[in-house]
Amino acid sequence: MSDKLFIFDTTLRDGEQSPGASMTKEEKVRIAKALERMRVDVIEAGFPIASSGDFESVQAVAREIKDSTVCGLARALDPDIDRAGEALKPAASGRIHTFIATSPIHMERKLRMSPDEVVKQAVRAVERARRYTDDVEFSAEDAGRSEIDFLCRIFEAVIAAGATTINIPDTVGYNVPEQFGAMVGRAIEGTPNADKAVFSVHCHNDLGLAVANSLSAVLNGARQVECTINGLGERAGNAALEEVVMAVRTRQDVFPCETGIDATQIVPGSRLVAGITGFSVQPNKAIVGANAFAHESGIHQDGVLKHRETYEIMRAEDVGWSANRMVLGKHSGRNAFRSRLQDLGVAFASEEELNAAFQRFKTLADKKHEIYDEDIQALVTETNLEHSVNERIKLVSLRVCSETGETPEANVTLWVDGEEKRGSAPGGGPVDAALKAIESIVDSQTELLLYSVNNITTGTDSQGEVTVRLERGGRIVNGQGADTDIVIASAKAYINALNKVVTAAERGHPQGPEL
Ligand SMILES: CC(=O)SCCNC(=O)CCNC(=O)[C@H](O)C(C)(C)COP(=O)(O)OP(=O)(O)OC[C@H]1O[C@@H](n2cnc3c(N)ncnc32)[C@H](O)[C@@H]1OP(=O)(O)O
Ligand SMILES: CC(C)C(=O)C(=O)O
Ligand SMILES: [Mg+2]
Repeated sequence: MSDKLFIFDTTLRDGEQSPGASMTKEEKVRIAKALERMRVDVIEAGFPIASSGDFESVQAVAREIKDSTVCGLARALDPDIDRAGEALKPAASGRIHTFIATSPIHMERKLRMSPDEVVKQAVRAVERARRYTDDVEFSAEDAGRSEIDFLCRIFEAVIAAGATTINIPDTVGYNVPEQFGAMVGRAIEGTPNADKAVFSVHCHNDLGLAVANSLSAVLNGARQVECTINGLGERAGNAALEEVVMAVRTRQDVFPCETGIDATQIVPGSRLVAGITGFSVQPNKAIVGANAFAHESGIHQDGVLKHRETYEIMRAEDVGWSANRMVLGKHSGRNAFRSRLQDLGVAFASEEELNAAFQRFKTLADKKHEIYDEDIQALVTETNLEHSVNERIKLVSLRVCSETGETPEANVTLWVDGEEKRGSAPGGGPVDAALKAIESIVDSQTELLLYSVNNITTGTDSQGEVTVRLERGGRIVNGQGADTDIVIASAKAYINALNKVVTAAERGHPQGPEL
């Protein structure tokens, strides 16, 4: 019988360490629920000592998630561990993940501790974590540049102290597959009582080798892989969950283990994470990129039509793309729409949310001949966003005049706290004019850090999906909007971000902040 390969998702912790990818508590809970539907074994929800927001997010995820283990990260320090233990109290199944660096460079230059002190502190941390839970993971940070004998020594000590998972991170993405796999194999062989723990890996993608290194480790005995949706994470990111899962599943002739992942939830999960973080997925990204199952060239199309496996090693439907070619358009009804959402693995919290999405679908169908899966996912994201933020500002109408040789001019009407307000402004281009017209009304005092437009599908009637990132008082929020008119999509994204800024500020001022 094949072994179980545990999937430990760290999108909400290491993924959030991507500059600009910070998420609100509500967004983290939504992603955690998607991960639970995907049947991820462990969800690392955050680093509770990092901030009260992170503590509350881990606590909220711990409260909501029943079928996956919820994990909190802690340095090998008593206050970190106590904070993680506290945040995880509501969890049906909670894990404390404690770590300390073991490479010479980190011990000498960063921690300024001797190897003996590091072992002592690691043991103390694991023992303390065991006061809160039987499920304790220990990570040797920068294991990829650590000495193997020292790793075996510290692993033996923390297993004796009660660690049940031993993680070997390639923290700086320095390793190459053959060498990393051999290292993991040697660590397992050289650690007394290694059979009392699950060995895990956590690979970074600095050389583009995170997935390859993780898979090589699996071939050498690792039975947990730490990864993130879309490969999000510190610097160049972590191993991509979707790639690890599908490699193991597709090459069962190579891997002696199986994951428990429901792969049909992968594409919806990927879309959700991309929408919330504003980190869009490149079209040629394996598994979840828009082109991952698309065939453009004639010889390939001919082959696929004759026999799909000539050019496809996986089925699009197996990872959550809709294989159903039933066209959705303006004549489609609620049942077809609901059924397509089910195929796409999209769940709504209420009938009201479904109806809101259906209304958006009908409006879009009036403008666009054919509605693709990506369009539906975009409008679902928009519906969810509307329900998750307090909408004090709403777009009523937008008119932009743009003519060769003339300065574009925008006129906008907004509802602000139930009152209709109008504004106008010139701009460097139509989008600039539209955003300035909005600002002429709200004067938000925010700074625009990022503006990006993504074509959701092909064709000139495609929807543009816009992400904007705003900063006010050190708080950074992302806003998204989609429309067949990219100026309107931009205004929607900007207003979505402004509502988040307001919602965030309201937490500090219950009467509502000035706009
Ligand atoms: C590889 C990784 O991904 S590790 C996780 C990285 N993630 C993060 O750092 C995000 C959250 N971090 C934070 O919010 C902050 O860094 C905090 C709250 C954890 C700590 O903040 P501060 O107390 O201000 O410390 P600061 O970040 O400046 O420095 C880190 C300190 O922790 C020490 N440290 C680092 N790792 C560990 C560890 N695993 N165990 C014990 N101490 C550690 C460092 O040596 C340094 O100690 P020093 O202040 O005595 O020099
Ligand atoms: C905290 C650890 C596991 C980490 O993120 C790393 O080493 O990259
Ligand atoms: Mg990491």
